[in-house]
Amino acid sequence: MAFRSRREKLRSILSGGTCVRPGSVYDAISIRIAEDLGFPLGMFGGSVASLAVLGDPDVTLITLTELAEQMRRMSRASALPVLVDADHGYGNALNVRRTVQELETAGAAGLTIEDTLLPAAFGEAKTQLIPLEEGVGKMKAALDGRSDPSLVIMGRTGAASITSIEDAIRRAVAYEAAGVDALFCTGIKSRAELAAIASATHLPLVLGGAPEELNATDYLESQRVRIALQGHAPIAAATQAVYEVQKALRDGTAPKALEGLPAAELTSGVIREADVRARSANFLGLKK
Ligand SMILES: O=C([O-])CC(=O)C(=O)O
Ligand SMILES: [Mg+2]
Repeated sequence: MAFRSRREKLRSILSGGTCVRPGSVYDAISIRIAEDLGFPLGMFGGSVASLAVLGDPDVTLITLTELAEQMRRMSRASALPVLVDADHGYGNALNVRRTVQELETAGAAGLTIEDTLLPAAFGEAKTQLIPLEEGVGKMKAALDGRSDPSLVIMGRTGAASITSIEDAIRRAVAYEAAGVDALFCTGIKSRAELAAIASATHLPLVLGGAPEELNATDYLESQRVRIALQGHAPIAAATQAVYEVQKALRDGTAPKALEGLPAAELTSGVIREADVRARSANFLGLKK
């Protein structure tokens, strides 16, 4: 299978002894830049998917089809392994199974399924969780939906900051027992909380946003954290760059006088110009 080596790279990160920081990717350009800079892994967050595809905040308006299509575009553009935030799996456990099938064929190296109640319930300002039993059903359905056994399925819970650390541990233990490949925890607030989850479980851990005291890579490694996210600054920086250039043009700056444009080599690398030239020579009878 064409995507297997990407999945095996993610598996070797999870089974290794180091903690990696993935590049935040959301489209064909951002994944190629992350790959060229040497990131070992891309993280495709639900928030950046919503932003890149819809221009919307992270409120679960994006559809599975849109998410999978964006993943497919990235898989075509780059061989960088990508971990996809598949939110709640776009419905109940049966939808979760379908979500896994779609993201597998779209080339994801791994995906996370979380136990958050999504979309948000009527009249509820605070994030809620689905019952643990329903979460376990979703993890089992996710595993059942995979046809390439190398696809990585992660169970994710944000219980630490929604209910309690004890609930987060119960959920992590139950998802581990259901057979997921790794546990993705968000909302962990301290070293004590991380140590409690690490000692109650055996699987590799992945951390979402974490406070200052959880930044030291060697400490994270000692607690089996193999992937630690570092937010989604690239799409924020891209928004600022587009704003600056459009504003300058609107204000009358001549296109040649614009600041902040990429050097020719950067663009030529992103568009894989050398490859396209070689193909044009081989297939279109053009000069290299
Ligand atoms: O997965 C991540 O990077 C964090 C998250 O939930 C999102 O950005 O939607
Ligand atoms: Mg998300």
